[in-house]
Amino acid sequence: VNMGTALIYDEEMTRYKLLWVDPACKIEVPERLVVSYGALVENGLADRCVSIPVREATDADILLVHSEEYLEAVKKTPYMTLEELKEFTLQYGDVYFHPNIYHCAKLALGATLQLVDNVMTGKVRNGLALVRPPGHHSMRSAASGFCIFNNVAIAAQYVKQKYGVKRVLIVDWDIHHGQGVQYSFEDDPSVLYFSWHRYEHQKFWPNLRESDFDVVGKEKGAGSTINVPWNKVKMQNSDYLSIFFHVLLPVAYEFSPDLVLVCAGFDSAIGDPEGEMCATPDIFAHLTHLLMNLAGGKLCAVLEGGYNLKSLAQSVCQTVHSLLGDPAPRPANLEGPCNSALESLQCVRSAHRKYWSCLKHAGSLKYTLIVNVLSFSTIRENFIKDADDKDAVTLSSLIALVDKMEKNEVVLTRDLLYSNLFFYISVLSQGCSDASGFIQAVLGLLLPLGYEYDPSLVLLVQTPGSGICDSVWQQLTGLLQGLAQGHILVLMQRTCIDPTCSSLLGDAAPSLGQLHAAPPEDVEAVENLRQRLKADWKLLQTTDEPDD
Ligand SMILES: NCCCNCCCCCC(O)(O)C(F)(F)F
Ligand SMILES: [Zn+2]
Repeated sequence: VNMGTALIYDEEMTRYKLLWVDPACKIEVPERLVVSYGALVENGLADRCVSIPVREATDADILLVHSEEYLEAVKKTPYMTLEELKEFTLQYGDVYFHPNIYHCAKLALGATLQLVDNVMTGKVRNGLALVRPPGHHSMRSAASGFCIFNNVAIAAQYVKQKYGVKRVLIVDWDIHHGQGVQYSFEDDPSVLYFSWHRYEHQKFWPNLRESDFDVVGKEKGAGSTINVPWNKVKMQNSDYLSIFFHVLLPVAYEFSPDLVLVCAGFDSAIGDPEGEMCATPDIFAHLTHLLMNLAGGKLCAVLEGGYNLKSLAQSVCQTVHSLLGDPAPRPANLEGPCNSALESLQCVRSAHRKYWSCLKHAGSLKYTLIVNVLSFSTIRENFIKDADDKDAVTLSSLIALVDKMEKNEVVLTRDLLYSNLFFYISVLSQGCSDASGFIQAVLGLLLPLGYEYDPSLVLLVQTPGSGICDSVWQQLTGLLQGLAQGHILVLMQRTCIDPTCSSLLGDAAPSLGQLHAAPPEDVEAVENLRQRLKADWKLLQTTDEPDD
């Protein structure tokens, strides 16, 4: 059942701004919140959300991450003169203070904690906190990069303490590295921190060596920090999706979090002066959708950066559309990842290979994934019978058709062809013993293919004896709804009605639990398939090597 999407916003957080000249900080303006919230109202999205009031964070909340001396120092800022504020600011980097910023920082943190409380207690399924000041750069005893208190890092500590949450996934899609979050959890295996960020071989702010792909966490936390550096600008949608399919999602499914927190910065969108990337706002609908089947759908997005007011507002709307369960727009004309992205992808996968079994191999296999991509030309050459075939497409004819497809005696009627190009995958399985193999094959092979093929219809057939258990089936049905604007037709030859219907109705699939490694000998089939197909399907690439 879908308990709805929370939206947490208070205009008090617009009431602070830069009071002196500082080129580094002038982009962080109150209008960022005004246009974001305004766009949600204009698009009728705010009304569809559950409005939750903010609260002021308490000292105890703040001290979950920050030191007493830092909190005491910040507490003095409301009473400072302009000169004293300037002086106080000098000790930190790329941040500014204002008489009202401490109040707003408590509201931003309070809004974040209200969101996680409502999600953890089941009042809502997911939600977005529209806040400023942002949080992911602030450290235990220092403000940094427009951030005062680390909203998301505190939220992770807060849910562990208050709800006994075992595993928290933090996805930081802001274009800057949230070093404050990384420092908070580098030795903590219960919090998996994933961040991509503009890096340009350490030439981009915050210019840290520890933002690179080989920094993976310390001691028990080794493997629980994933840094994806972008060493070039102009990254596109396919670069972002490649990282999701071949790094974040496989690891996230293996980690199996109880809660997903998103450092939702939108400076990674096209037009942003900081990011200088080329990914379009609708990509955030897909990024959000792809995370929504984790943790039983418990996802809390918290605004971080985003400085181009137009793409910020559009990206916020795309994110909320997905949180509400609206189908994502079709991922138009995806090409493969660029070489620089492939290099980063390969470096991150090899740096983490020893920590995550899904990266040891493409994902184990109890399932033979036969991918027949029947493009129009192939069908025309091989399968179309005499031209006067005019019968309308009916469900029964579709079922009959699938039967024939199963037996490879494909007969496709002309009008069926004209309505949809077919992307036909038959997933045969030898039992549901390990969901991990299936999910890894779905994430590393099926989804990249599907996104690149960009079908107008997804036909999902459960063949008899497929043995795919309900929760895995629901994950598959949920994930595939990111394609074809959610136009998915499920043909079931086995009673799997309830889980399928709940997934088609937009419910999040139940968590699969932590995925263990599967026997490596099963992996060749997926690898061979990927090798064979990646020449034509660029999103399958994970390295620029001929055989990765
Ligand atoms: N050309 C101006 C240089 C600005 N250098 C500092 C950038 C800070 C980025 C902050 C952020 O976007 O990561 C946050 F999410 F925290 F708001
Ligand atoms: Zn940022």
